[in-house]
Amino acid sequence: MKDELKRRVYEANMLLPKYGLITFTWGNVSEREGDVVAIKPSGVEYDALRPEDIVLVGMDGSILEDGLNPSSDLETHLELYRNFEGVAGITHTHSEWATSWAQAGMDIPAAGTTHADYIYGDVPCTRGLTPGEIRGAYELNTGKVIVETFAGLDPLAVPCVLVKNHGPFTWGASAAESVRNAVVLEQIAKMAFVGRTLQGGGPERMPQSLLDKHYLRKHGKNAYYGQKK
Ligand SMILES: O=C(CO)[C@@H](O)[C@H](O)COP(=O)(O)O
Repeated sequence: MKDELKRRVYEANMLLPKYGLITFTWGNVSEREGDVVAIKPSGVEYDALRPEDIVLVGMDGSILEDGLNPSSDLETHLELYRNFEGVAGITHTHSEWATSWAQAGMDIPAAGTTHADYIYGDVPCTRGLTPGEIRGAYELNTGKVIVETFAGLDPLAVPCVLVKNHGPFTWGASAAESVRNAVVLEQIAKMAFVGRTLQGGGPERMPQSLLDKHYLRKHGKNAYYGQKK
């Protein structure tokens, strides 16, 4: 079980450089299986990463095996696993376009069908962390601010967030799906920026009917439209 989980998480992490989502050791991917979370080790270059380097931790953050240290973002991943039912994979990157919107503290408007095929509504940006939250358990507080941002939103319908002054986190039913959502987020972040430039301030949001049609067609009639269950 653990070797298969480690291999899945290793392969998902290796998709980040493949899709150009990271530079150096930035970013990390994890996957939850029951009460065990497998996550990228901290500070390891992707071209040096091996499946056996993936770190196994409990949901309380305890390290389950001797080896490397888990990603410094572990507590953010764990807080999302604790609060977002149905999420079993999480990706964090510093991908250029999504991180630029996060640094600007701006939501990415749902402006086109590419967005609507994967994300039901705007991509929210969190508030900035307070000085106390920054001085304290920064990574845990980052997770708490993300959960706070999703009050009234269904994280299964909006599988991504921008953390202000930091960068994107995406999630899904597996590590691989969370990476796919990170690729989508980076693409729509770029297209939304270009659209805003072309429109001189836009992009305008797409019609709700078109957002419904595209999201519903891809996710089925039982899709929850951005509202908590
Ligand atoms: O967001 C950050 C640092 O700002 C981290 O995600 C690093 O980019 C990667 O840290 P490790 O996973 O290697 O600890």
